[in-house]
Amino acid sequence: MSAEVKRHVAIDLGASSGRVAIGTIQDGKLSVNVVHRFANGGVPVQGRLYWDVLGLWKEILHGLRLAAQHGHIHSVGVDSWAVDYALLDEHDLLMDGVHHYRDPRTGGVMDDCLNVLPRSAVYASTGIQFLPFNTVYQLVAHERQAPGILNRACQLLLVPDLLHFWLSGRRATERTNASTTQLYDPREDAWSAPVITAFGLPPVLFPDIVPAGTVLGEVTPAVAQETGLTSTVVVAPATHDTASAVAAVPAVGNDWAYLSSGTWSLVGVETLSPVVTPEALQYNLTNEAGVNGTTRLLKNVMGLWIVQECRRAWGSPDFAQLYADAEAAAGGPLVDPDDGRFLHAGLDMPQRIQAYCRETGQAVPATPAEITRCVLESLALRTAEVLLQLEDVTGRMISTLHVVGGGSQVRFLNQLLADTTGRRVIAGPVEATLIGNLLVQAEASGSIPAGSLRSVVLQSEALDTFEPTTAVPSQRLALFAQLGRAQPLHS
Ligand SMILES: C[C@H](O)[C@H](O)[C@@H](O)C(=O)CO
Repeated sequence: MSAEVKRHVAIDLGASSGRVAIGTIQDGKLSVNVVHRFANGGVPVQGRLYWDVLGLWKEILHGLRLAAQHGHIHSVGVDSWAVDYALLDEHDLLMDGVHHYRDPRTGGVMDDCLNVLPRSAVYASTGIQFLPFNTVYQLVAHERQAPGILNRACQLLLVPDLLHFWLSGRRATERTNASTTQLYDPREDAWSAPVITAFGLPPVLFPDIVPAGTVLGEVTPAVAQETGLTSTVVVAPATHDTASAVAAVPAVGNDWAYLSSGTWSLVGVETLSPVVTPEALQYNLTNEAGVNGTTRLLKNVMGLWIVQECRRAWGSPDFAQLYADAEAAAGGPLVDPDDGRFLHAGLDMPQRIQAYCRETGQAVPATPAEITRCVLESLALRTAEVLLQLEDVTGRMISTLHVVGGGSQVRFLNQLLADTTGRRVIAGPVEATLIGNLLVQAEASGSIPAGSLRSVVLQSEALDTFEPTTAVPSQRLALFAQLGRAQPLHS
């Protein structure tokens, strides 16, 4: 490799695993070398659910040590899931564990908050979908659990911001993730004073907001010593993993939507500005910040989490086999994947699906294959519904659905998506999050021309196309639309 080719390192933290990867650009193409993979997941303690941030930090240091052995690393940046945060005291010490957004502590909190400041006012200020685990409701829950903690805290840092602080010593919140908190006003590009005031949150907690691509500073001497990195800068990528994934969608034109498919199914389009209209509120669509001033107008659909949790209950059979068996199984029963009962962790996930089918008068899927098929068909139908909502609020016609992320490897789901939505599905890249993270760093460091992220992805990645073959009967769409939505996670 020639001396001037820069090495960038992406630290990509997902809900069930993390990766450290080196990216380099040569002849307009990105090469990715994953140097370290590790497991992640919730840690249950006394009825609460936490993330093991210290364990993640240890894995990150190990990954950086391995990366440093490949030669000089120009930059490093972290992305992760959204909404979760750490509180730091006046000595920069962690004041509590980092709670997992699936921690049941937020039960009922969102409804209480919306009695104080109505939905319409929260939405007008933030444009963010109502999800019970948004940072704002987690903070109110935290204060209820540990009265006074918010006033004792000096700083709130979202998970990637905490890791950037430990890497560089700089405290800041990167905008794409800040937007997911429901505490950020996209039109002002600032924390939302009305929301912060209404819920009694101390404004001093919230750090400066910086855009993706900001150079935060060099790695600290302690990190340099621990890892062998020298003169490496920490660059904030799009720290919300979904924003990184969307940045790497290999799309051209304007008639496409994306599905970032993994633990969550994030279904959306990219817009030039937030769409904060009564219709968007009615559909509970969210306006999260994207890279380079774009907006990610999308909806969270529960995603493959439901299958992951069932698989845990079934003793972790091979995923590929489970999906192959699902393809061969009889389909039929459907669930609303966004029913609130599917949000929380639990080894009774298969029984929750069966109970849903029983309650709605459908056949009850019995085997792992039948249950998995039920979830995949339901996810495809929910995706179809959301695409119609997106077309409705934007006035756009969506002819192509780009499926990126780990879930894009599930060929059976890709075909179901094509058939159910009636749209062409283009699958890949699988590593969209890592790629988006690396390309934002590359853009900030001058390794690629500004605004060329998607063309680099198109040059670098092989994609798979799935055309709609068997149209899904309209009765099936109607049946899905009529399913009981007794406990919606969001409406
Ligand atoms: C809570 C989820 O993490 C979040 O809404 C989703 O956007 C995500 O980050 C998936 O990784």
